[in-house]
Amino acid sequence: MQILTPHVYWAQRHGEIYLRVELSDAKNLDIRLQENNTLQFRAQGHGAKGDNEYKFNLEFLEPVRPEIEHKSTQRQVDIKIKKQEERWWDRLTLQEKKPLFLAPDFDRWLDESDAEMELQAKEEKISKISVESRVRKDPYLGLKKGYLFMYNLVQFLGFSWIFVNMTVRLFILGQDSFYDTFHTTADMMYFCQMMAVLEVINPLLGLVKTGFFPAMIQVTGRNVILFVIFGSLEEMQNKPVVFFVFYLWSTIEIFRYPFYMLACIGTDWKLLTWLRYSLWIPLYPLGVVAEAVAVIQSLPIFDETRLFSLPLPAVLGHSLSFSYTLQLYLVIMFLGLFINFRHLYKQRRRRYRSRKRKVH
Ligand SMILES: CCCCCCCCCCCCC/C=C/C(=O)SCCNC(=O)CCNC(=O)[C@H](O)C(C)(C)COP(=O)(O)OP(=O)(O)OC[C@H]1O[C@@H](n2cnc3c(N)ncnc32)[C@H](O)[C@@H]1OP(=O)(O)O
Repeated sequence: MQILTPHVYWAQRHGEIYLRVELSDAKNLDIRLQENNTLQFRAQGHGAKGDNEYKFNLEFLEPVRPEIEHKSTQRQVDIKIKKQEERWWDRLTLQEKKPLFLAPDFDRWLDESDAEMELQAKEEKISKISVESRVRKDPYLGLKKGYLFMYNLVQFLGFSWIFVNMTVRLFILGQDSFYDTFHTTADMMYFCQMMAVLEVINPLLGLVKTGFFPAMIQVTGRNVILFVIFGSLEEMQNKPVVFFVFYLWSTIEIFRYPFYMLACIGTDWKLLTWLRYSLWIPLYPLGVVAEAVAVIQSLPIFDETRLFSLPLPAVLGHSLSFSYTLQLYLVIMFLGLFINFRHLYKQRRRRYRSRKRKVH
């Protein structure tokens, strides 16, 4: 009996190799992995050259696992081999020149990005099932969602009121509106920012997946500006910087809270999601710069009024001005900006995982 080579078709996924050997009614199959990472195939069957013994060897590009699954049908032999490491191969064999008997299996063929998408879809399906099973177990889920929805709604209404009020006043009064932003909107801002303390408590109670520290930095950072700089210094209250700080805060929040509201009812509006995960890129640095300006403007006022100054023993002088604490705070502010910027960048990437298409 002559020994011949069958036609072999191949395709891959990140973790597996699929081979289809064109051999019908194959018998006496001998498929094994040799020590040099070479698959040895030998069988009798009906191939391109009729009934014969067919064999081939394939030395793989990268290590594969020794367990080989195979199934012989009336039409073909299907072989599945697991890769040692889950990664995309540039080709099947170690030798660069493709053996003549080997060709892509276009029924199974996917390029890397399509295979990634397939993998991701599988992972998403699994995580959805696990979330659903967890969800079913939580008897207070409705209550939690209801509370979060109401919280987000109240914040949305509060910040919308501030935003609309400031915008209308800006259109009617122009730059003059800058000077009394505080007197017209501070009460609502106090209310919203006091409520925002719940954003630090919510992750602690496990109600949302937000990190505790980013929320803490955000809420503390804003409340220092609102209550300590603007709230306690009347001299600051009619400065234009109040306008910029309040406008930047409210611009992001009129998108962030409705995004959360939709998340509570399991809905996603693409444009809103994009705005939630993109607007912070210009707004956050601008917000921190506006806050830094407010802090810097307040330094001479604290020096003059001695408000919150720390009494010192007579030998060390009269008292330590609060402006020193604020100068230290200025440094912490930019550190806080860095931490939250990184956090928001990660959240954005999590949402929009980029997939590079590679050509083979
Ligand atoms: C230790 C303290 C030190 C203090 C030091 C202070 C230093 C201060 C320096 C910094 C100063 C900052 C001052 C602020 C300035 C400004 O705000 S400028 C204007 C622009 N600002 C922004 O863009 C920031 C807006 N804020 C935020 O985005 C958040 O507050 C955040 C905490 C910074 C990040 O949000 P996070 O919740 O982590 O991300 P998300 O992806 O949105 O949410 C994660 C998941 O959780 C769900 N979720 C979160 N909250 C809710 C909610 N209220 N209701 C329902 N669901 C919620 C959300 O849906 C996500 O779920 P999944 O989609 O399923 O993942």
